[in-house]
Amino acid sequence: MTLTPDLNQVAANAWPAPAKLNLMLRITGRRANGYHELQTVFQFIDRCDRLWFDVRADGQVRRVNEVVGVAEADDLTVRAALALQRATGCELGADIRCEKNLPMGGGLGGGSSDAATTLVALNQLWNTGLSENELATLALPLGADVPVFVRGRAAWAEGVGEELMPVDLPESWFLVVIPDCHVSTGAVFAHPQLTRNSNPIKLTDFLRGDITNDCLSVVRSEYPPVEMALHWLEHWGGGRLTGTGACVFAVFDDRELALNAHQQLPASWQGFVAQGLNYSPLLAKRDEHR
Ligand SMILES: C[C@](O)(CO)[C@H](O)COP(=O)(O)OP(=O)(O)OC[C@H]1O[C@@H](n2ccc(N)nc2=O)[C@H](O)[C@@H]1O
Ligand SMILES: Nc1ncnc2c1ncn2[C@@H]1O[C@H](COP(=O)(O)OP(=O)(O)OP(=O)(O)O)[C@@H](O)[C@H]1O
Repeated sequence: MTLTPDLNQVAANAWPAPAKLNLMLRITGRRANGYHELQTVFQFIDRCDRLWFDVRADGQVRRVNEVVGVAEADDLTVRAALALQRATGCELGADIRCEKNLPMGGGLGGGSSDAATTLVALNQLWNTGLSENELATLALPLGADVPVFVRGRAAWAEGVGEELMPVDLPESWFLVVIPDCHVSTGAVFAHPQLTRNSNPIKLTDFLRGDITNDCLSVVRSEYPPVEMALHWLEHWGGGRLTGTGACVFAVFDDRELALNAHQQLPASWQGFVAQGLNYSPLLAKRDEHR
């Protein structure tokens, strides 16, 4: 499709907020504050929300479009912008527009990614000059997944997801299936039957094929649409859960195979094909502004 010049301009001004997949997830303990110690592997995919920022001189931070189910004051983009203002004393504000392409409560980290893109974009547009480490520190209280999106590198993660070691993984193709339900991350972590005492593994164990997700058994028993999607993905080598779900995915060596599987998805189901990325597209956008 050829874009008109105006639409090209809109696209060029957009800041990407990619989704992530958790390629495995082990829960190895629980902290005194109730948060769980994890081991996980994050990889980005080329499916993104898009955000636009207009700097305001009056210091106000506003979300200028409707996001169904998310009040403006609760929106992670607004909360991220306010956190950056507070941390830096910046007197500028912003109008934020967010095009949501990623399902909410899907385990794809859309809200977290929107928050990270806001931190990185406004740090450039407001000239607040925070380092990547400072932005990652600001990111964690917004959500356990926000730091990896700020750093923009596929990673082996420990702690609650903030101890990140960059990794280079095959940039495979994925069919992501979006079951017709929302999974609450808090509810899964609070579930009495959740496995919380897995023994820690090493990156090499994951690379040799240990791809367990400890949330899987709770989520598949509590959410029948997730169980149905996993059952269907058995035709395609088996499905995995990302984060606490609800999305599940299968891995393919090339795009054609993934597209072929997508075509056979039952008509009433939703899903998409995407490629794994070791570098978030947010990094390239940030570097255009340096
Ligand atoms: C499951 C993952 O998506 C894996 O990447 C993340 O660990 C969850 O990250 P997130 O969606 O940013 O989650 P947060 O908004 O920080 O946490 C939501 C709720 O899940 C629980 N929670 C979350 C992360 C964690 N390591 N332990 C927890 O127990 C807490 O009750 C928390 O109140
Ligand atoms: N900009 C935003 N986009 C999406 N959700 C937002 C946003 N701001 C706040 N939220 C809230 O965050 C919740 C989680 O959204 P998100 O899309 O990150 O879930 P998720 O994909 O399950 O994430 P994770 O894998 O990190 O648990 C939503 O249900 C919503 O209430």
